[in-house]
Amino acid sequence: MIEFKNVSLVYPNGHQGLKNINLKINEGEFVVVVGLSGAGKSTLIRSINQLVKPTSGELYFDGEDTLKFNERQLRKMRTKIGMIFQNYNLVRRMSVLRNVLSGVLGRTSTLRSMLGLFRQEDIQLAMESLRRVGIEDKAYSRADQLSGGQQQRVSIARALTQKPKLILADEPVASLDPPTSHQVMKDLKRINREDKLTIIVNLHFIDMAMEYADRIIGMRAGEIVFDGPAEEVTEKTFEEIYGRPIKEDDLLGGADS
Ligand SMILES: Nc1ncnc2c1ncn2[C@@H]1O[C@H](COP(=O)(O)OP(=O)(O)OP(=O)(O)O)[C@@H](O)[C@H]1O
Repeated sequence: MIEFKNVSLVYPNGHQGLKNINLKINEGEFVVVVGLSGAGKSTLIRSINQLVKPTSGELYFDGEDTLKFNERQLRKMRTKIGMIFQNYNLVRRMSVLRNVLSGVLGRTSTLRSMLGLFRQEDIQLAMESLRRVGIEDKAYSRADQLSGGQQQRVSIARALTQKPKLILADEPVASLDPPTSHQVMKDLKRINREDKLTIIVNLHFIDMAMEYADRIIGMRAGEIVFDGPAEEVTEKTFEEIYGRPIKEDDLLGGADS
């Protein structure tokens, strides 16, 4: 469903964020991207929905080269891609339900959304999405009254309400404590399994990557230096990806299984 062909990205200051990436991601995969800070994980993920735009190569989403898209085509593509950020990106003063309903904006007219007139079926879908991440009882709370883990679940519910073909999660657990991080990763994994939804997650803890990934992509200095099934990954693989021995800080800990 996604294919990078010789994709490079040079930032305006001349820094090369991606170097000649060749990568295929198939429908239904749960892929974890790992690498040291600055390795290019966010750049890789964000180039898929063009929050950052590659400067050369071809990048296919469902068979179309998205680097040739105009604004309208880009907007349409983004409605099919749910995005989860480290800092949740919720509208803090709005209710949880209203935040989740912003996931349907791609399918709702501007007037309806300005007036807050959502269709009954969309409200049901939003409530169902909240139920799937275990926080339907929070629907009418203000977003900023929730804990970090609950806010991240709201952002997962918002992504689900988009009815996406793909979810990109950029360091979704970096602000959470170990038990909550495991819960959020379990939610993502369950959704991947139940909906056969393709999910790509950036993580910097190697134990989390090994526990949840089907496939691990290792990045260093803008290049893919490892790509393989999680079962094949050992400490040595990580040492090669990181270019140094593994340290305790590279592990989140708190594995509950
Ligand atoms: N807008 C930008 N302009 C210039 N350089 C940038 C820009 N955004 C990122 N970079 C640089 O590109 C490199 C890759 O950044 P990226 O955020 O993709 O790394 P990362 O692996 O996700 O690391 P982290 O976990 O720290 O976010 C880094 O050296 C970063 O400083």
